[in-house]
Amino acid sequence: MLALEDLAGVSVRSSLLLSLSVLLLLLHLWLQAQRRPPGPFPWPVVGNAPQMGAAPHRYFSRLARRYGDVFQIRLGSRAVVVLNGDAIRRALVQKGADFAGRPDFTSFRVVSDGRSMAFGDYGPRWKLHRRVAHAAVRALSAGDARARASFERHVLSEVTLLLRRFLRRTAEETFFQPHADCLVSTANIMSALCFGSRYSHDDREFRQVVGRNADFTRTVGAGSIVDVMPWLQYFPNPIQTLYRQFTELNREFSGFVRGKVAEHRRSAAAGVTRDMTDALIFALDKGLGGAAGAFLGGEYVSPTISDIFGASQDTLSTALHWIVLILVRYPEVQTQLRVEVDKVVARSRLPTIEDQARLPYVMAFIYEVMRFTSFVPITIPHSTTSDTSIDGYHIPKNTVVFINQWSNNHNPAKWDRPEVFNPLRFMSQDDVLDKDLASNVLIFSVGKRRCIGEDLSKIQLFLFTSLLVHQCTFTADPSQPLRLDYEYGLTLKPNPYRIAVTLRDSMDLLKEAVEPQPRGDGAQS
Ligand code: HEM
Repeated sequence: MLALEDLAGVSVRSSLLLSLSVLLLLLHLWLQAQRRPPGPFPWPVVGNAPQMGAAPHRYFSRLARRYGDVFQIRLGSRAVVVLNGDAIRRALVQKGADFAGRPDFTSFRVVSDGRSMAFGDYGPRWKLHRRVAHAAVRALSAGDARARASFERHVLSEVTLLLRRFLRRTAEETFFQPHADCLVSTANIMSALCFGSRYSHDDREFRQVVGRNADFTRTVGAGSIVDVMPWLQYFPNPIQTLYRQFTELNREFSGFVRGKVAEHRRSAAAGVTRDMTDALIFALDKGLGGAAGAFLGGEYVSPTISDIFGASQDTLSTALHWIVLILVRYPEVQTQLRVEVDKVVARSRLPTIEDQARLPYVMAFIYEVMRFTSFVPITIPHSTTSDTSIDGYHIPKNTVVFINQWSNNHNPAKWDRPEVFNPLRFMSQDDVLDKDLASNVLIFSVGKRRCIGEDLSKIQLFLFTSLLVHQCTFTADPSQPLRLDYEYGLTLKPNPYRIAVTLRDSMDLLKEAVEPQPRGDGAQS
């Protein structure tokens, strides 16, 4: 039997043990909450910026192999969490709202004087803004059969002009660089959808406005130095010059768009929606309310159309530029595309949107171009909207988050020999497009910030590819080795290359389909 004092001793020991266990549990929970993602040693002042080099997405993928899919670096004064591989979907889909913010970067506030939806922070007004922008894009492109038919006509007109230009340049120069023509061509399609007008390829103002988009994406891409070392703006240095150019090109672009919106307000007729600008004027000029007191008025028309026009140009022209490069770099793939298109589309007609389901290899080619090049390697930077966690790591509110799409598209655990260009990886044995595998390609992002132009882009790239291989043949300049290297920014742009273009039959089908009548300089309705 236990003596009284023994009993007292046991109970003191038990309470001590219990208190200790509670303390340890609390300590464990606290440590868990403080558990930050691992990462490389940051240098004073600059952090890890110098290590990123010319291809940050590749540097991040190397770090992911060492530290795992979630790691942290320091860029100047900011801690940046980088998400790779499958952690991207776990964060952006499963904890969508927590990771849907945008950082308070200086450059982001410059875009549309802080009224941009694409660069604006998450919240009730952003949700309303995104809904309005998405509705306008859908209504004027892929929303219903009428919108699709009108969109298809715009693409057809531009492919015709582009091909004419390619043929003329081949006749004059034998081999030429297609970059500027791809840019004007894709910008013209979006200009037709946004403003109801197209431009001659020689129009200087238009070439200047769309040409400077590349400078824009250089500054807002992940790893832009001015945003993480804001003090660089205050004394003369190359970053300050870049930042001044950035503000200047934003002013120029906003001026161009505001001019278009003003013209539309003057000529708008009630009940007639000519283009996306009209759709936005009708939706916003009378004021639009949303949840939690959110409100958008007419002053948001120009920023919204700027988001749509701006986000589409650089991405779609870069996609087309890569497609042409890959057609000449892999001539056997170009032949295979032609074989499939010829089997389905007779020489007496042109490919249409309806042919898409019967041209799985064309779609497999487009998915492989997107996967292989991953030409938007890292999305627009995100930030956390509240204290949150991912894979057991604590991430405080307002942390900058980079989404490395490239790491997903080049993950050897997911893709067989990811560094090899092979559209057949998306084809099942019975020659059908493997849609499940295609949905693993990450280029339009996922979750709340997923691109609103995805459907439009896929249709446009399908039409460009099938029309071009149906109508002409691309060859590379044999005097210059074809490389697949690029310049880094929000989009990866192929370095210059030269091609020749020859017609397979005649331009008759295209001419009959559109009969475009380009004027000299200036907009054409
Ligand atoms: C191949 C073409 C395109 C690609 C690869 C692409 C890719 C992307 C990516 C990666 C983002 C950032 C998502 C994020 O931050 O997580 C984005 C955002 C956006 N894209 Fe696209 N895009 C393309 C074409 C377009 C087009 C044609 C439009 C307009 C019709 C468009 C409009 C936008 C807008 C407005 C945003 C901002 C969305 C937001 O912040 O909520 N994009 N896009």
